Amino acid sequence: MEGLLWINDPILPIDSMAADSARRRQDQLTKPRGSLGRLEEMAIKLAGMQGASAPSPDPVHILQFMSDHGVAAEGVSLYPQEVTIQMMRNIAHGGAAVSVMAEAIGARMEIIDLGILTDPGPVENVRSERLGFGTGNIAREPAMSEEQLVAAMNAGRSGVERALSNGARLLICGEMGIGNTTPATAVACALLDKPVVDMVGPGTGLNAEGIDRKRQAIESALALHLEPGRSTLDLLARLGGFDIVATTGAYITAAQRGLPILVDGFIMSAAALAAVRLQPEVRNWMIFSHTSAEPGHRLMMEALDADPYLDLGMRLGEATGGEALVPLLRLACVVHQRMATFSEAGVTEV
Ligand SMILES: O=C(O)c1ccc[n+]([C@@H]2O[C@H](COP(=O)([O-])O)[C@@H](O)[C@H]2O)c1
Ligand SMILES: Cc1cc2nc[nH]c2cc1C
Repeated sequence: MEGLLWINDPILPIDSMAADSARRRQDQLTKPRGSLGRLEEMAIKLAGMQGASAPSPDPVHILQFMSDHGVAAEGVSLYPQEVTIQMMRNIAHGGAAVSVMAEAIGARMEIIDLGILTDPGPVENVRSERLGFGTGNIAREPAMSEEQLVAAMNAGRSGVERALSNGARLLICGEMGIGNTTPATAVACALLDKPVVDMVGPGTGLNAEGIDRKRQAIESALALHLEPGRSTLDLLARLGGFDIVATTGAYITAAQRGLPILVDGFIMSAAALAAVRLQPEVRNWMIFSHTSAEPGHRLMMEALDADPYLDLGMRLGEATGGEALVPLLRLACVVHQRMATFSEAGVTEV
């Protein structure tokens, strides 16, 4: 697709020498081998991705994508669509979970309006890259045009480029947009060839009746848009959202530029599936923060061969799962760097 030729540019390899040397160092530190469990793995993974003997998640950069989803008209969310713009202001003013956590962990966050329902005009701390007034209702029409798809992918790409120019060493993409668990579920079902009943869930808190309505909307979307031979990009344009598509572009770009990716919850994992489908080696650049309480997330993780670090019953989105893992990544890296080795400390090694 013209304007997206960069998707096929090579993905950087992981520095396996740096990862091997980090693994050897872990085995020389004053602890029974493997006893720090997956904290060891975190440091080794980051060392391989960063090609560094002193890996670090810092600076952490969050791209927070805001958008609306036409399929909300099918009654697929517990909350009304106006919550998206209200939460955008809340995030920008520092009152949302993502904002409080970003401040607490010292992460830089860029909030990007990709096309919420109403144009809010200039909002302090929000970058406007509006691609429309929400997407089309996927149960009845494609989510977006080819032009919008290209622009959304490129918005993700340029977000990563800005992150890199600010010195980012870890990327977290987040989202907020009422209704977006529906396109995320639709994209996952299409890419994984899973029945909707296995993937659909309550999102913001639907009851059984609401989940059934959501299942029907997704089944209508799949019946309308799923045809043999459709490309991943075509499926994204038909079933996705501006947030999911921008994140797909961001993930591929990060892997091309060597920037480690911390994948957040359900919606961001749908983007991860799409990015890995388009460029399988992007998977090497991904760390998975947590298992979302949205039930279908486990199927997505299985398909990505991912074993997320946290399982806290989180289902907020907004990059908050990624943020929650950052302190542990920091601890893992500090331990890796500062612990004494057996020989340094004069401790008997076996
Ligand atoms: O990322 C997740 O794991 C997650 C799971 C359920 C809901 N959400 C958030 O809730 C909103 C979507 O839920 P819904 O029910 O409106 O589709 C959206 O703003 C997401 O950030 C996020
Ligand atoms: C209040 C609220 C905040 C959110 N943040 C992400 N999704 C959300 C959905 C709602 C309803």
